Parts: sequence; structure tokens; C-alpha cells
Amino acid sequence: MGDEDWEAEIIKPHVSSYVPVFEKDRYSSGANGDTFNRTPASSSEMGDGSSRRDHFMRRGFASGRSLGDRDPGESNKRENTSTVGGFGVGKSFGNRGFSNNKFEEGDSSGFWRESSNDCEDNQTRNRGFSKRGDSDYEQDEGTQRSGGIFGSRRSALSGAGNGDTFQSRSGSGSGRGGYKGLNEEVITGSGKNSWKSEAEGGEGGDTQGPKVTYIPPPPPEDEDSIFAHYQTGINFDKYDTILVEVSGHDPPPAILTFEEANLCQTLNNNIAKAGYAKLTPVQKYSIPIIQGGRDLMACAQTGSGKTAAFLLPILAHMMRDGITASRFKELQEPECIIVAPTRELINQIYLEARKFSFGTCVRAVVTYGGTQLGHSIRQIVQGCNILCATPGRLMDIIGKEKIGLRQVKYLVLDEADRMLDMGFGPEMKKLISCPGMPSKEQRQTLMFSATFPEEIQRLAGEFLKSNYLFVAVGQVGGACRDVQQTVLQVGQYSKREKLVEILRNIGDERTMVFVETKKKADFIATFLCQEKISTTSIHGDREQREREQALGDFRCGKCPVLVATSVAARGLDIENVQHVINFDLPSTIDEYVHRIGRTGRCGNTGRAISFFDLESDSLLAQPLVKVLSDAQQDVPAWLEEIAFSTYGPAFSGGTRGNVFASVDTRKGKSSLNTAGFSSSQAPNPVDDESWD
Ligand SMILES: Nc1ncnc2c1ncn2[C@@H]1O[C@H](COP(=O)(O)OP(=O)(O)OP(=O)(O)O)[C@@H](O)[C@H]1O
Repeated sequence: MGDEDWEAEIIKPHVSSYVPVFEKDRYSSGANGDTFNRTPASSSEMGDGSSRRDHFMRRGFASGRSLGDRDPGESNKRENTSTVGGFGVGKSFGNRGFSNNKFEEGDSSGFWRESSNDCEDNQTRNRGFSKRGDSDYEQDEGTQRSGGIFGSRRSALSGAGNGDTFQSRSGSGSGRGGYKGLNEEVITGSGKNSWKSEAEGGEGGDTQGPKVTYIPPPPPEDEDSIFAHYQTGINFDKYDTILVEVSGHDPPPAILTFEEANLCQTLNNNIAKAGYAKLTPVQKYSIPIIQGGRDLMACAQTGSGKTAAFLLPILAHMMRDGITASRFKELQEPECIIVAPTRELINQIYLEARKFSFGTCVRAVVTYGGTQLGHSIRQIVQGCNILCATPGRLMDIIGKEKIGLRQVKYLVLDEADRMLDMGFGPEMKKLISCPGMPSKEQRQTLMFSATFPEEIQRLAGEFLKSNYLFVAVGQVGGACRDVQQTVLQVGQYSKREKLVEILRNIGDERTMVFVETKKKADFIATFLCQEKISTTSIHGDREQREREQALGDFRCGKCPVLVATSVAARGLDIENVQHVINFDLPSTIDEYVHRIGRTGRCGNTGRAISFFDLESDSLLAQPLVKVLSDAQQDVPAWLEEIAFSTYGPAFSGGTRGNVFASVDTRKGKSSLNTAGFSSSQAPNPVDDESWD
């Protein structure tokens, strides 16, 4: 396929001309001699890449960028009224033939202003200290403020289309939060329509921006839905063999059973109804630590039950201390605040909190960007013991004096390394210095993630008491061993063919396909729909309603393929995701670990296939080899060769590979105990002081 066909092809109703025969067995260890690399598509792509680039450069594209980096939006620039213009921005792809979709011509100049800011690829290039503004995490509300904590800044906006039309939008930031114009229709998640005035419930009266009117549908209230869960997998019991290391002074012993946790009867009932019969390692260690009132930084592999590891002991404490039943108050003072980096994740955590607090007087509330602030406030004022929030929205609500912080006893940062990096770190610092927020000595701070880069661990000291405990289940930052990882050498121009080939082989099994940019997510999703593969997409430029619809369609299997950006990389727990495909590799190894962790959860097995592009991914080779070998996966010889020939970040201290921490950064004094667990000595208090 010539590069000029790149965008034209998307409106052609036929399948790409060359689809190599799928050979399952050749997935693994795709050495240089990998079958896939010998395909005509691959070789042509590798061979004529430079001439293509020249061609594009002559045409004024891709300046300074490899052609492979060119996202579909760029082709759109050439034909600003082409159908490519609004891919999916405002559209669910699920189960729809391309021809069924209407497209509207957009303001191409606005669109292109947007595009220049649309570099998710920039985001992860800076990983570890990624700059929030570039990322596809939640950028709404407080985090986009220009003036102080509670000021607001939004990008220029165009009206968004109705839900049934593809539409190019100028000012992509507008996409976040699902802007509708003044006095426009409120589309509630339940499908009911009503009209709201601007004054009634926008995203904050003091903002210069538009109002967000989306009201998410209330989650089902029936017990069966609340306790719906999927089965643990065949490897669940193998969790017990993972080494656990606890460092810090005087850790309490781990518990082995739920009974030992001494939880109240209601909690025990809820645990049983949730189908939990046995503790996972992170739960065995974290529950007594949290019950003992200690601060905690816990690192455990993806899908191994970190959410319950913090929710259960917090709820147990609340029950023990006798929580005041929720009642209506204009200012609510929750005992617990939980923050997470994405809207879908915080909603999932909320649902878990609601499940475990079922039948108690503890009331959990969720609030996140892209939804009507007024709606959130109405939920909050009815009573709030546990507030689950994305950071920007949390700061908004605090600024509106609907949430007071004086009663906060527990502050939980899920995906804590993400919450503390350059993107969210400043927001988190503002949170802990908000008026009323108890000092770290007065509250309990809990941090959880599957990855914890050393520099982030150091930053975390500001939030934690100096005697916090560090729990590492397995290797900090290691990939889940239940995920079979395969790395294939695939160049930019072969990726789509390869993707289709793999997906056709996979059939209806649920698959997440990760790409680096929002535009590319739309492009690939549309492309797959053309190929008659039911696909939907999720990324930060989609309206919240669309994001939730996409996730719903994927969860229920209506669309077995979800094309996603990094916004879906962390935390999402979706039943039956059997495959993750890294169409584009992320720029950091931590991101890779989180992405592939969407499969192989809770003892179930999964597969991850990653397309490794020699032109753009070689800096990831070293950490990738390490992650693969640590997880006892086959390492392709060609990848090893690249890793050893690349003077990469593992040696240079650069950020892309960001080789993960293997230990609690405070120590160097850990000693394995005879039981196979390890418990390090107490850190020297002087050392603690020095990095506190
Ligand atoms: N003890 C248990 N028994 C059975 N199922 C469990 C147990 N603990 C957790 N689960 C289930 O395992 C799944 C994964 O849990 P969870 O989402 O908390 O993982 P996680 O460690 O936070 O993953 P990630 O790092 O991706 O955020 C969930 O469906 C959860 O309900």
C-alpha cells in the first residue's frame, strides 16, 4: 500500500490486498527469521520506508518525524473535509458498518490546532515524569487550570455533534468532558433527555469554559449486579508461591485467611458474596498493616487484588470506629479519599467500595471529570464517607466547599506512581496542603501500584510517615507471569495487516489493542470496522458518555475489540480479556507492564502480543528483555541483540526504558527470612529524615 493510500484506504470497503496466512505457532520468539518479517508487506515497508518519508517530506508532512509516527490525523490535514476528519470523536464504532455512519465536515483549522496538541506519543516519551499536559489521562477540571488551584482554563471549543454523527471538533480539549453548548440537551446515561440551563449544572461557575452536562447512569442496585464477579483462574493458587518482601520498621505479621482479619460479619458476608474465598498475597500483607494504622506503599502485580487490599481494612476500621450514618449536609467530610488517574478506574474502585460496604451505613460516592459537576455535588451532599475521585474533579469539589478534609483519616493513591509523577504530582501536593487536610502524621496514607520507579518512591516520602512500610509482592514493576508475552518485529506499514490477521485468528475473544495516539485509536478502530471486526475505542478525546458506552460494549462482548490509548492501560478490570495487542509499544516499560496486565488477571491466563518497530522502539529493547526474562518468557534472539547493542536508558539513566525499581528505595538492608519471605531491617531514622 502506498502511503498516499493511508487515509484513502479507510473509506474503501475492501480488505487490504495482502493478508498473510496466520501461523499461530510462529508468534513466539520472532527472531530475525520470524515469518512475519519475511512477508512481502513487511519487507516492502522496511525497504522503502525512506523513500516514503522523502515523499511525505516533499509534501510537507512528517517534518522531523518518522513516517511511522505520522498519525491518521495528519493525512486528514490534507483533506480537511475528508471522512477521516472526525474519526470517532463523538462516535462509538461498535457493531456498525462504516457506511452507516454519517460524517460531518469540521473546522479543519481548529481540528489541526487540536492535532498539534494531540501527541499522546509525547506523553509516554517522558515517562516516569511524564508531563501531564501531553497525556491522555484526565485533564479536565482542576488540572487544566491556569490560575491557581481552582481557576479554570479550557481550550477553545466548538459545539459537539449529537451522539449519532461523526464530527470534527476544534479544540480537542473540549472533547474531554463532553462539551455541549449553552442550554443544550442533557443526555443522561439512562437515556432520558432533559434541558438544563448553563447555570444549572455546568462544570463550575467560575470556569471560562463550557458546561459538562453528562450524567452517568446510576449503577444497578440489585444485589446480583453489585456482587457480580468473574472466576479466579487456574493460577490463582500459584500466587502463594510469589516471594513477598516487607521493608520498614516492625511490620505486623501477615494473615493467612480472611478470618484472621477479624472483620465484622457484614464485611465477611460481602466478601463471601463477592466470591473471595482466599486472600491474595498483597491482601495477606496489606490488610494487617493497614489495620495496624501504618502507612503503606504496596507494589504487586497487575490483577492481584490490590483494590480489596486497601478497601477491606479501611471499611473494617470505619465499622469498628462506628461511622456516623450519612446524612444530607452541604459540606460533607469524608473519612476516606481515594484518588486514581482515570475516570473509568475511579468508577471501578467506587463500585468495589459500594460492594464491600453493602448493608453497612458507610456511603461511598464517586466523582470524576466529564460528568456534570452539579450531579456529583447532588450525590455528595446526600452523605459521603468514602469519596472516590479523579484529581481534577476532587480539587473542583473542594474548591466549591462541598467537601471538607478535616475528617480525612485515610488517603489512598491508587496507581500511586502515576499519581505522583509530573502529571498528577503537583495536584496531589495541592491536595495534601489544602486547608483542613490532616498532616501526614494525622492521617493514614496508602499507595498502591504494580510499578514504582525509584524516583517516584522518593517523592512519595513527602506524603507518607517516615516509618511507612513497603510491601513488594514479587519483583517491583514486574509483569504478571500469567500473561504469555510475545514480541514480533513489525514495521509501521505492516502493522495493520498483522493486526487484522491476528484478530481474525482470535475470533470473538476479547482483545484490547493499544495505540499511542488518540487519532490513531480512532483510525484503527474505524479501519477494523471496515474489516468487519466489531470494534470500539476509548481515549481522552471521546466524550465521557462515549467512553462509558465503549467500555460497556466491550465488557458485554458486543464489541470484542477495544482500541485504546494509555487512558485504559491502568487498573481496568474487565472480565475475559484474553488478549492485549500493543499495536504501538508504549515508550516506557512500566506502561507496558500495566497494559499487558489488562489480561491474565486474578489467576486467569492471557496473551499479549507486541509489535516492535525497529525504527521507533529500540530504546525499549533492554527493559523489555528484562521484563520478559523476569517473567520467564521467551526472549527473541533479535530483541536480545538489539538490547545489547543499544546504549539505552538502563545505562544512560534516560527515561524511556525506565528500568524499574527492584526494591524499596530506602533500603539496601533487606534480608530474606527463612520462610521465603523477606523482611528488611528498620530503615535508619536519620536516613528517613533526610528524604522525608
Ligand atoms: N481474594 C480474592 N479472591 C477472588 N477474587 C479476587 C480476590 N481479590 C481480588 N479479586 C478479584 O481480582 C480482580 C483483580 O483485582 P484488582 O482489580 O483489585 O487488581 P489490581 O491488583 O488492583 O490490578 P491492577 O494493578 O491492574 O490495578 C478483581 O476482579 C477482583 O474482584
